[in-house]
Amino acid sequence: MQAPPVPLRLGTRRSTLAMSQSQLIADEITRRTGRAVELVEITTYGDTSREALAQIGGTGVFVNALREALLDGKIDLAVHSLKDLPTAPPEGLALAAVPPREDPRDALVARDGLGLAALVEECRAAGRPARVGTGSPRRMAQLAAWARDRGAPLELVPIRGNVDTRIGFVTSGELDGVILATAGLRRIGRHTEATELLDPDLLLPAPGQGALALECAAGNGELRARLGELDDPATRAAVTAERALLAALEAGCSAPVGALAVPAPSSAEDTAPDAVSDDSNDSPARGNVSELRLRAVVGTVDGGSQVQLSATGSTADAAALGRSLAAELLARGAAGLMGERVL
Ligand SMILES: NCc1[nH]cc(CCC(=O)O)c1CC(=O)O
Repeated sequence: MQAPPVPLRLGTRRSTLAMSQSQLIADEITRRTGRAVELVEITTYGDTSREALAQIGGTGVFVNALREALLDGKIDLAVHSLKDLPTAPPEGLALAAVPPREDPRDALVARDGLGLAALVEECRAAGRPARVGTGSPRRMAQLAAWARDRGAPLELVPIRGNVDTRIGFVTSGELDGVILATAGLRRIGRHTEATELLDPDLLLPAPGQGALALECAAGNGELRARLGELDDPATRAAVTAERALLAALEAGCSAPVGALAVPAPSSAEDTAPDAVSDDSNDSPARGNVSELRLRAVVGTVDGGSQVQLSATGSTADAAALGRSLAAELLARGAAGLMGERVL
């Protein structure tokens, strides 16, 4: 089909991260289709509010303005961080593509090149707790649980702000370290500043972390088809499982819920839900394309209690896998743990 000569309008937030990931996708669309793409800046409530994100309350504070611009026809497509997207499908819009996922892990950016364990031990020797910044209830819950388990002195300091601001707390010496998504660091070219990429056994990422979502008007069939070329079925299946779990827990993007789906190890024999085991084959390259292993955790922000489970299921019905693991978590008291979050 002949492409119209006008450039596609890609709506984006103004932050460095949003601009970087929008430009990456714009370049990819142009490379594949020859179609020019122009970035259109849209300001969102999440960009202007100085409130803690969790206090704004709703999910999707970053995405609503972009969605309105799509529905109003002011832009043709939007690129979102998938982990910021509410799980409810929006009226009139389509999730046209989920491109290949970046590294889903969280990263520690700490002073003096230190990893988490070394940082905590060094501070302990100095007779004080390590001060690590994160405003995410999910990260707080799991890091606090990790610290409790090993009797490690760790003080979690609630912070927010863009990547520059957050890394700035470490550079200034105000904090010993901060936690950020590795994917975000990579997309703005600052991944070399990470001092440890945290193993999902220690810190399960947010559902959808590291993945992008390309959204356009549901009625724009031609654009949907073109954008669909950027879709990665393996990533889409993984994030479908993670988000189905989040939806079934009735939790939002600021809830203390971690989840990660990866292709199941090829040797896996059992397909039934099981308790969490300590094998950690997270390499998609070695995985079985027909099965997914989904791990999830729900915990209190103080790290006092958490439920962590995993299950393996068919990639073809990733949503069912997410829903069944959510049911298992709820049966083990997950709802009560989420309700206890103190913000
Ligand atoms: N909560 C904000 C947000 N949304 C997406 C990313 C990073 C990129 C991604 O996960 O795809 C970040 C920053 C962070 O958590 O450090």
